[in-house]
Amino acid sequence: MRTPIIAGNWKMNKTVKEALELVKDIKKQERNSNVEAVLCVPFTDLMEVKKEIDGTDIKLGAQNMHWEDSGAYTGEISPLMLKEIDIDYVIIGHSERRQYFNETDETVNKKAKAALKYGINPIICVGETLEERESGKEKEIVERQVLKAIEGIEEKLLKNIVIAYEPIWAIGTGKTASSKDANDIISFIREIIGNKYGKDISEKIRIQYGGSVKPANINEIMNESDIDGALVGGASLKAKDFLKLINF
Ligand SMILES: O=C(CO)COP(=O)(O)O
Repeated sequence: MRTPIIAGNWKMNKTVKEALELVKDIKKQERNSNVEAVLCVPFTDLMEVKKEIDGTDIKLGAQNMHWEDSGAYTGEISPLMLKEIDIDYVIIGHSERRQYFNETDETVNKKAKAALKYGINPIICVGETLEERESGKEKEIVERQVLKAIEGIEEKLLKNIVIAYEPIWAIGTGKTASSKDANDIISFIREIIGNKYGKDISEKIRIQYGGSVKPANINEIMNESDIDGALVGGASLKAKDFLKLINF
């Protein structure tokens, strides 16, 4: 049985003060303890949010990192720095980073390996553009992204990764992939990992759906056979909505 994982990707939102208000609101309410709840917050919020969630079962994540431990990489944050804050997850290869910050399959792979080396679980994002979907290439694209991202990772570590299937055309647009379509791609991802690394591994890896997930569609999404959770943008910025997602 895979534990469902609902992760909020706050993106570039919430000052420290705003972050603490949101986390306090989330903490106040009852949460389904069978669901792993993760907050992926801006770097500047990590330390304070970490203190605020201390003693709860809420997990903490970053939204990006470099793959080197240290060096002349102005403006970057290393896995070593994140490890010291004791975060649990890091989002790698989000489509916004691929689109605006030249993230490639190769850098995604380096970052995923670096995260695992430090015991930080990578949430690896994959997904096709609208154009790719309309030309029927979504499986080809997603297969390439997934296999490249995990290439060369020690097999015993593969179970620690989470994959987020986020069709780009469904992000922040209000358009959701139908839960059947999302499940179809997610089962396909599990199948290609199974073919390459064995069923034992593919059955352990959790695969989320992301793209306009909200309280109104979470149940339908989570009812699908292969979808293990959600990576949520907009709806994770309000305590009330995020709690409804965790308590689906
Ligand atoms: O990009 C996303 C999560 O990483 C999805 O964002 P929205 O939930 O706002 O569509």
